[in-house]
Amino acid sequence: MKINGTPYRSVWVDPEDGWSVRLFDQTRLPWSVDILRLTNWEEAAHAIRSMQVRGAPLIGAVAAYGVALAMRADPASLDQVLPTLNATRPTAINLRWALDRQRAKLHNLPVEARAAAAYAEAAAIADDDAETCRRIGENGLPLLAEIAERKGKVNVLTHCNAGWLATVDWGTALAPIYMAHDAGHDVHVWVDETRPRNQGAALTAFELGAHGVKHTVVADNAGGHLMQHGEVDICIVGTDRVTRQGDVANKIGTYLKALAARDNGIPFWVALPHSTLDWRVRDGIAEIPIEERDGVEVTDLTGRTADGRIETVRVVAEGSPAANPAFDVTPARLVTGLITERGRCEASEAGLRSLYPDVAEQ
Ligand SMILES: CSC[C@H]1O[C@H](OP(=O)(O)O)[C@H](O)[C@@H]1O
Repeated sequence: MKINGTPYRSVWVDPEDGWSVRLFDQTRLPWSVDILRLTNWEEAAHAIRSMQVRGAPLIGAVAAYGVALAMRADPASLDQVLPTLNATRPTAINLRWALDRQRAKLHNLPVEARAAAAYAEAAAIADDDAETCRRIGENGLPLLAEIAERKGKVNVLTHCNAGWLATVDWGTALAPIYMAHDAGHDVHVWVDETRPRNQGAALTAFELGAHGVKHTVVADNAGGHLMQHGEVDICIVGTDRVTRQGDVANKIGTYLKALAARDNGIPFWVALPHSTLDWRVRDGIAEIPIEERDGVEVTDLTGRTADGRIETVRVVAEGSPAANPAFDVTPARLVTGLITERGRCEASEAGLRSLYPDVAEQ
């Protein structure tokens, strides 16, 4: 996608040296477009853990490049690096998926062949993700086009950031929105700010603004009211893990939006690539590990002052503790359907098997 007219992916190998890894520091967006240069796998692990890079497919791709950096430095370190990278964040299954691909590619290779193979596999993962997300856009587009053609415009509500900054390119939930906009449909997006990290207010709004898509940032708690008053035609969100029965782990607050959508008869769609499917898990609420992040992300808020300084302030009474579960699980019964690179299906094992017969048997 483009920033100031220049096309970018969200992660890439530096063309100057052919081995260091470049990516946007998403903790600095939207106030500053800072491009980081990773030179070792520990920096990749830190980038994921600190959420300099975030988004399920993107953290998988960055972890894959982290393995490549590790193999360049010490090709005998594979068994040490894989579990450490996998432990950087527990909920998004894409991390395990990408690291499993690197393990399968590398573990039987002679150590002298591992670096080149790891870079090639990381590039393949990145290319796969970009193309997969483009197809998700194509498969989600008809949902928006039908409403826009019937009503003259379409109002979409989305939660968190599932745009190109959460993937290698295009995004998942935002891909159909970009395609509908580019096709000339009158699209407007309600952007949940998405406390406490404000991925919506900071990242989704930044992306949509850069692409010229009409949008309005709203408090997380406004969504139900908008739905009650006919302001939302459809909800589309991303996900960090979908179970074999169609339960959906996503950013905290997603479940509440799904409840409000169901209560108001509004379609609630979830967009995902194959790398976000976890066939080993059936009951998402019981089995998906939910990341508990530091409470300081709730008590403190970072923003830009009137004179342009980036400052962090405390917004919670001194001495009050804060809890910070980073994800929740929306049961399949509240999901209208899944938008994937292979088409759309109901959020159920039968629906997923219809699109992924190969994955189901693994
Ligand atoms: C396209 S998946 C994006 C998914 O990941 C986000 O979580 P985080 O920002 O903490 O990495 C959020 O759950 C998004 O829906």
